[in-house]
Amino acid sequence: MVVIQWFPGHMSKARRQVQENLKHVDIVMELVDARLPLSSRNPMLDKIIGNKPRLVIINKKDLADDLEIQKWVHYFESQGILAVKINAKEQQTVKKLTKAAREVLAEKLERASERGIQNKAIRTMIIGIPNVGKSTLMNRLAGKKIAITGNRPGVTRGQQWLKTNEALEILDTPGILWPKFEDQMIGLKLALTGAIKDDLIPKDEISIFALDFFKENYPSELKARYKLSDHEMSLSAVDLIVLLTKKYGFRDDYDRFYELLIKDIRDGKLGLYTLDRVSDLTAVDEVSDGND
Ligand SMILES: Nc1nc2c(ncn2[C@@H]2O[C@H](COP(=O)(O)OP(=O)(O)OP(=O)(O)O)[C@@H](O)[C@H]2O)c(=O)[nH]1
Repeated sequence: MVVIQWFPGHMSKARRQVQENLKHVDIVMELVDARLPLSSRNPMLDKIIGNKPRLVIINKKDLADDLEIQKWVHYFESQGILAVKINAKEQQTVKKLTKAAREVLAEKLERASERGIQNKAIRTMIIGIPNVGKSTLMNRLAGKKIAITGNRPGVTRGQQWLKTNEALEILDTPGILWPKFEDQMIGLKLALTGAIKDDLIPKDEISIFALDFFKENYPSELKARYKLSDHEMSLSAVDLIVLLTKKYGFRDDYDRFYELLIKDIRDGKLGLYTLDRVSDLTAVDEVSDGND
């Protein structure tokens, strides 16, 4: 496994910007990937947002295993966090998120109306790791295409509010926090879904992980896609790679098979899947904090 760098300088800048913006919002929308509801979170977020109301949005549900996502919704619920699953490209997302944000803020909104304060629009900001769908969601919520720059280094400008057609306003600058992948398993999962750059983790390691994972969790999809016999299914991941590279006529060009396998999985050719499993939580548990 290669050593992956964690950029503390960028991270603390991102953190400062998120904290600054936090003052202006009623609720934070934390966007995670439905294939990685835990690994696509930044563990520092808890500390950054403190007790600010939060909604977890499990995005890309159309690519993930619904049964597993449901377990994650319950998991978040057990942590006192409301989580909703969405496909950021869908129209009904606007209604769904407005309703969920209202639910999280119900008590606060009730108190305001008791005091005769008119229900103002709920102000929110979207936070998530790169590629999790922040821009797609913001475009959907705003109902139009907008240029979103995020908190990348060097980008500073005044905030603007994007109005949805519902009672929700979104800060036009999403918070981008990097995933934390010092943990090998998290790195492999992020790499397999394409959440991190392709050259960060060797493709052979990603492929071995992927074959082992699908053999254990989605064997029939793997068997069907590569037309494997029962005997072939019992081979080790490395032996399967050798076999399939030959089967595809790639001779001993294993890289070609790695690319094919990874692309197949990203394109959903092995079906809908979720790499983080609630059942593994005792081992993973809450990813430890302490990075700054
Ligand atoms: N299938 C599917 N694809 C999605 C969904 N949401 C976003 N995407 C795709 O995911 C990719 C990344 O989406 P973006 O909206 O650019 O993600 P981002 O978080 O803004 O990414 P950065 O700008 O890198 O921070 C794009 O190819 C989107 O089309 C979804 O719900 N389902």
